[in-house]
Amino acid sequence: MAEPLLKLDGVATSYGQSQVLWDIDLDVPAGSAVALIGRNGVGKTTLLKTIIGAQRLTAGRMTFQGRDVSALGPHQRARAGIGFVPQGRHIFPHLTVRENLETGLSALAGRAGGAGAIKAGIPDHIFDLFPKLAQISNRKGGVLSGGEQQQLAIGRALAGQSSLLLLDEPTEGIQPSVVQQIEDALRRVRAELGVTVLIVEQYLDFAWSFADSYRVMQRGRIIRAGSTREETAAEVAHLVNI
Ligand SMILES: Nc1ncnc2c1ncn2[C@@H]1O[C@H](COP(=O)(O)OP(=O)(O)OP(=O)(O)O)[C@@H](O)[C@H]1O
Repeated sequence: MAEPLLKLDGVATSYGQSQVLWDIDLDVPAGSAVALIGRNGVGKTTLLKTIIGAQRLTAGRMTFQGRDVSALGPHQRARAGIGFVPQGRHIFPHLTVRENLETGLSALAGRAGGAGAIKAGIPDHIFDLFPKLAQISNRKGGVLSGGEQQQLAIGRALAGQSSLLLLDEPTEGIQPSVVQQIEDALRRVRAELGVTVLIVEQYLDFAWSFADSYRVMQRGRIIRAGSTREETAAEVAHLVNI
């Protein structure tokens, strides 16, 4: 079998003395979409932070594209192609939409062909995916709606030419009509850009509609994994709902 794009073996992490993740094994195959689900506080966000390098591994090993990246910091992992859309989106409020997107280009610095790509600016496919961003490119990030900010945060992560996109609760606080637009855009990100997606999502209908497989977290561990095509969300919901 082909090596997964992302692979975690026995990964743990702590906040100071307080251990939050234990013995995480996770394979994310290239081209797949994996949903990470679980109740509040079980460690989903911490797992994403560990993957992007914002949290140090205290045990285990992480490989990305077959290379051991366990010891690399966040900038190096971003440069390797790991893009992150944080919970709450973290748009720069005083920068315009265009300037926010340009900050995503920094992940290209130091990559082969990176200087040319930075000079070329924001790739057209980002505006093809999110036409709204082109219309509001001079507007300040702070005045955008939740849905516009989410599109901007995804566009910014894609500007760094990520091959893996991590999203932390992209549907949170977004109206249903916009959730559908985001799902459509993420489908195109997979199909047209070949980007692999790992998504933390509380909204199970969205997770099931979008992802191929799921992992359930409980108290800092992955306790169950399966296919969203072979099981229904209802069969798993008791592990996730409070
Ligand atoms: N910066 C931090 N310092 C110390 N403890 C933290 C920190 N961030 C999170 N925690 C703790 O780590 C545990 C896991 O939190 P985490 O945010 O990863 O969970 P989550 O599953 O993403 O929850 P939610 O759905 O509420 O975002 C919780 O007990 C939380 O209180």
